[in-house]
Amino acid sequence: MSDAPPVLDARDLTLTRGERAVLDGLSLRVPADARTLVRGASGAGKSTLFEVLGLLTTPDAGTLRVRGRDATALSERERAALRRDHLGFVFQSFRLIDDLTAYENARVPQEHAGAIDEAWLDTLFARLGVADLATRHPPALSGGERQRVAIARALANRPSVVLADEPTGQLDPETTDAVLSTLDAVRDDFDTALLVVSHDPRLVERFDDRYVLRDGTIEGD
Ligand SMILES: Nc1ncnc2c1ncn2[C@@H]1O[C@H](COP(=O)(O)OP(=O)(O)OP(=O)(O)O)[C@@H](O)[C@H]1O
Repeated sequence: MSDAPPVLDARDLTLTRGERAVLDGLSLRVPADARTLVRGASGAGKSTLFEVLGLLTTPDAGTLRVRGRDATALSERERAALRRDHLGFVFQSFRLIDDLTAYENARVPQEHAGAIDEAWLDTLFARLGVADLATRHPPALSGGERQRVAIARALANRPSVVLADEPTGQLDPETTDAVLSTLDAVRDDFDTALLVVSHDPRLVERFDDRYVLRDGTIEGD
């Protein structure tokens, strides 16, 4: 265990969508060295939780600290800066830009931050096994290759935590294994915590900290 403050510390989050309390007093702590899995049935609110923890959606109530800083007390501009500096995202369907090469996709967060570091991108592409694919566009990549490019993009600004939404949802068992090994490397080699939300039961044994999302709250698995 490290002494650093948790990368994410959510307390009593609530969020209502339509008539339903999708988050209903949910609390979750993700330590700096964590590999955390949140499972839940379809419709349980996993994507909603991903968006809230990623500072992409504001909860109705509750507090969320990122590296000790209360994100709920910030302006939208300050929240965007906190997101850019500390959070990396792997979205459910990757959300790569087809008109850009793999490398250009991964460089986008650095451009937003105004801090290009091509040596770091080269390191990521080599470590993730996609260096040879850097000049290809996403439509010319397999699902697993796109996933790795998405992971490189998530790591581009050396975040404190990578958030991944259903990272294996569309992958066959072999590619799933390769992607999970890559995600293991995220934590072990890049000093970045990892939080995955997924319904995929194949993931369970790979994670140290496991939770189940049900009825708007979370409990240990
Ligand atoms: N804009 C919205 N208006 C009303 N209800 C919504 C809205 N967005 C989501 N919901 C509802 O909130 C609940 C949680 O949705 P969410 O997408 O977070 O679930 P999930 O666990 O990620 O599901 P899945 O595994 O099927 O992707 C669902 O019941 C969904 O119908």
